[in-house]
Amino acid sequence: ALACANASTILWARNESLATQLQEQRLNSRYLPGVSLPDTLQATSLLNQAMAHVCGPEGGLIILGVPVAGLDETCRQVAHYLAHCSGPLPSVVWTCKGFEHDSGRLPHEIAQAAFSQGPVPGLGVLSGPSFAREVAQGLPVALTVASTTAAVWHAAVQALHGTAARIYSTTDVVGVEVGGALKNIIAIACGISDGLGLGTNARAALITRGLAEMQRLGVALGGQAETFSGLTGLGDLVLTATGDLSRNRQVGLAIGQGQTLAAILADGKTAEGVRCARAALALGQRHQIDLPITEAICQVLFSDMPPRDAVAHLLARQAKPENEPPSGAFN
Ligand SMILES: NC(=O)c1ccc[n+]([C@@H]2O[C@H](COP(=O)([O-])OP(=O)(O)OC[C@H]3O[C@@H](n4cnc5c(N)ncnc54)[C@H](O)[C@@H]3O)[C@@H](O)[C@H]2O)c1
Ligand SMILES: O=P(O)(O)OC[C@H](O)CO
Repeated sequence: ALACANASTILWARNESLATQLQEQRLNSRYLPGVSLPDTLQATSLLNQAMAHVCGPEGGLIILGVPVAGLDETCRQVAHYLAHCSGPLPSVVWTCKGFEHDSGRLPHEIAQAAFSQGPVPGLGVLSGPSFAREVAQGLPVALTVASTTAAVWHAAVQALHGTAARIYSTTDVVGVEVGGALKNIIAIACGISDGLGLGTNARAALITRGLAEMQRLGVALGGQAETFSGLTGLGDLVLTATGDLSRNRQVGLAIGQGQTLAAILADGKTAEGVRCARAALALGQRHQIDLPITEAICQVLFSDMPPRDAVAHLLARQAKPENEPPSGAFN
């Protein structure tokens, strides 16, 4: 999308043969089959070459499009080259959505730690409802960049805003990141529900109560309540829970149709909701936040609970007011 908008763009792929295919054939057969890439896009497997592109006198924007599991390592590699930048430091944003599976860290906590030893660039997260395939096709998309550094908003808006993309900004990094992490888990739940044939009422209930779950956890972790009704909360939740391009929804659909998790994940596709559901539940327990849908998903994914038992368990929970009581976080 950047290269189509005539921004000078270089894509770093760690896999050399993929970088060669991108550069020479203008194709990405593994990740975006059928999409023809613009001639203006450069590609390389050499990070020093990509970093030279954004370390010149004009600075630039680095978008880290790796899963949460690769963010720490990727930030540390980038940090190494930033130390040799001759121009202004480029801004760094990431697209990943999830919690680190063992520590429960949010992406901004991973990035801050990884960049703490050298020059610290402006950091932020780019999130919102955005299937990569549709973005690559040039279809309209609205995203939010969250950062406490205004230079990061400006860099993201300058590079991405206009033509097909509309870019909003916020300082609520935690709210944006928790929305991105939780929507993947709820999308698995909606996929399971649809795979079981439980109907559109059930799906709407899961989306709505999933949003309540997301907001409870997000506010407890320091996010702002209103962020969860925005693009990176409700917007991305609706997309991922209902759009069949979602890999998280696809995992749920396959489980609902009787496949095992091991068989579903054998294709190697990234489904961040699977990777971070246990970390989300642990965070909820640590902050005394009730996450019943996340808990049900963990039972189905990791404890062999039959999906229909999980549904029965959710329905049998004690009746309660729909909205949070003002004082109690735990209900
Ligand atoms: N694909 C989408 O539609 C989309 C849209 C918005 C946000 N996201 C989020 O962005 C993140 C990346 O998603 P994706 O679909 O591009 O993932 P992906 O699994 O397709 O991987 C993207 C790239 O990261 C590389 N990578 C994977 N693990 C790595 C590691 N440990 N170190 C370095 N590189 C690594 C892969 O080789 C690949 O080139 C995820 O958290 C996802 O939730 C994805
Ligand atoms: O394919 P998914 O489920 O990882 O979703 C992709 C994006 O996060 C949608 O905004």
